[in-house]
Amino acid sequence: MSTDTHAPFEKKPGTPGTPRSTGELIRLEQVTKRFGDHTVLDHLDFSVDAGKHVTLIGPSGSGKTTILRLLMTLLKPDEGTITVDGEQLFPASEKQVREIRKKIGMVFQQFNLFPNMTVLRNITEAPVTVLGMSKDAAEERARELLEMVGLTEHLAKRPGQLSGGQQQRVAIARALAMRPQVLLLDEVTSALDPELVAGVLDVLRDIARSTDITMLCVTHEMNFARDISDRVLMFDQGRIIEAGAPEKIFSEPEHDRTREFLSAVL
Ligand SMILES: Nc1ncnc2c1ncn2[C@@H]1O[C@H](COP(=O)(O)OP(=O)(O)OP(=O)(O)O)[C@@H](O)[C@H]1O
Repeated sequence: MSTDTHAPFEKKPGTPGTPRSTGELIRLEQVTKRFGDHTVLDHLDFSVDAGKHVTLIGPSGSGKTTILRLLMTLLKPDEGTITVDGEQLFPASEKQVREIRKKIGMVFQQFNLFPNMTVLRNITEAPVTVLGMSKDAAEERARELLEMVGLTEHLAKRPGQLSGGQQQRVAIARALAMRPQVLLLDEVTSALDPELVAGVLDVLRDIARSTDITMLCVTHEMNFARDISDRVLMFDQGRIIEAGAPEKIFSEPEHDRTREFLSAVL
């Protein structure tokens, strides 16, 4: 075990800390997901390398959130294989799934905080109960994370006493407290009042810039996607129709559907 258990997340490579995986962290091969006779993901292939930030864009209903839900094992694929850090997710024993899930943090559109716990306890709960971290170490890490998301002075409050943007920043800190290798972000600003969106995105930009965490992000915030992404995947009807660096996708899209989508949202 690393001696650096207090670090809230890993800095860019070169900073001492828990060894992180390198190379490919997530791989989907020929993944198909159907709901009834509706094929939502259609023989999908893609991979995400450790430390990279990949953003999924595309029209509503094209299957983006379904991918994140598969990775969280909230859904099972009908066909194909999904591996995280070299471990196959389906089939896997409950114990294997628990171990893989520890590597994955997720932030949802809804914040899903525990309403009766303080902000601090929301962040320390899982590290103590799931990772077996001492309460003191978990609190120290939570305080560092709260500083990072700009909420130090709110640590004793209940979520209901915070704005939606503040609650979402707590949810981000809570996900990072488990020190996941990959952060899944599912339209994390969609439920927020417009004036609260920028604060949350700034926190995520900072995390993307200053840590080595891998990010897989579903967003309708195209400027944010352009800023943080190493690679953008354009989805349509359960398939990736175009993929590339953000400069290419946003400035010189090749596919008509990408052009149509971007002209509607930009
Ligand atoms: N549990 C479910 N049962 C039946 N259909 C579902 C279920 N979950 C998702 N779907 C359908 O699968 C399709 C893809 O949904 P998904 O949420 O992955 O799309 P999305 O690209 O993330 O869309 P959005 O941008 O609107 O969130 C949609 O047509 C949706 O209605």
